[in-house]
Amino acid sequence: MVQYQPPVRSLQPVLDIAPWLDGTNRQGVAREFDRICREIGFFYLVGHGIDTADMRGILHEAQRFFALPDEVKRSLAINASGRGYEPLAAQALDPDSPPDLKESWLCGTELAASHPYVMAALPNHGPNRWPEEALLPGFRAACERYRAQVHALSETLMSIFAIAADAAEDHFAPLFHEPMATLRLLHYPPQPGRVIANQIGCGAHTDWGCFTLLLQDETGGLEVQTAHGEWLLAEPLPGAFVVNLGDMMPVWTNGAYHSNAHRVRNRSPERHRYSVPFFQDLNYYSRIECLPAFRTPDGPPRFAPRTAGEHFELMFRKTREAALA
Ligand SMILES: O=C(O)CCC(=O)C(=O)O
Ligand SMILES: [Fe+2]
Repeated sequence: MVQYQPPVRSLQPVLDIAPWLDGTNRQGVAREFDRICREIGFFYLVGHGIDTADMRGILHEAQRFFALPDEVKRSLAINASGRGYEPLAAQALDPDSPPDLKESWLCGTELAASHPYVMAALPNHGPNRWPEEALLPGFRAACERYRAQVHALSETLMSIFAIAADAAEDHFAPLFHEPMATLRLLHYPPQPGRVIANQIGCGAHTDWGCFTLLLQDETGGLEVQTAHGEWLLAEPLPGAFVVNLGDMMPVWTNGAYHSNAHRVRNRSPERHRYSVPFFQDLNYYSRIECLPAFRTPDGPPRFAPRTAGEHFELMFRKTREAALA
């Protein structure tokens, strides 16, 4: 269990990818990306081309969703493929801490029941659990539109990473065929004064995939742990995403890039916090191992190769079982 102590310093790095998107300085963006990721696997992303109205729009959809009556939300309970609604305290992202004070709704690529991955009951593949259109008009369209935008942005980040790793820009594309990418809406109610010792909005954890593109509202409360163990506040920066690297990145880079632990505590006594992470992950069967550019001549890679699916299943089970314990 990580004992909660509020941080004193703030997260700093900002990556501006406008010179990548307009093609004026792709090498420069890749170099800056590499420099930041070797220091900390968390940064603010600006110049990303997604309209602030769309960013505000999806946070508004999150507010609308969580304002639905409890029985409606519970009727959309998370299914075997990991899609749908989870009430407060359904997950313990730090398995040694009390369950998280957040409610959440997850959706991913819509796959038909006849799809081979769904037939094989692979976790995180299958139909989504949308609320009735009449209950929340426009919600589904807004989520699908936003998911497509952040998905495209996550592909840009993979291309930047490929150039930073001395590979071809589309090097990773084959690993992302039918990816396990997931969009999550989150709601953290104001944290009551008295909760179980060390219970916070979202316990300390790392993310399990490649990149997470996180959109947070102005409430604040996200905290990031550096490789040296210090906790930093990742304060909301208007118009920016917070990007963090997931567990696949240290495997690819032999630990040169970090997958930092992070957590959330809504410290406001009256404000509700909403956030919308998009977890970019690979195809279930994609195998990850140390990239040639990051191999050291004097020893084996520090992390065992694994498939994205193996890692996802392990982490999914660990964090949900802990909440039931
Ligand atoms: O709500 C946030 O700011 C972060 C959420 C998060 O870290 C997660 O869902 O993995
Ligand atoms: Fe996370």
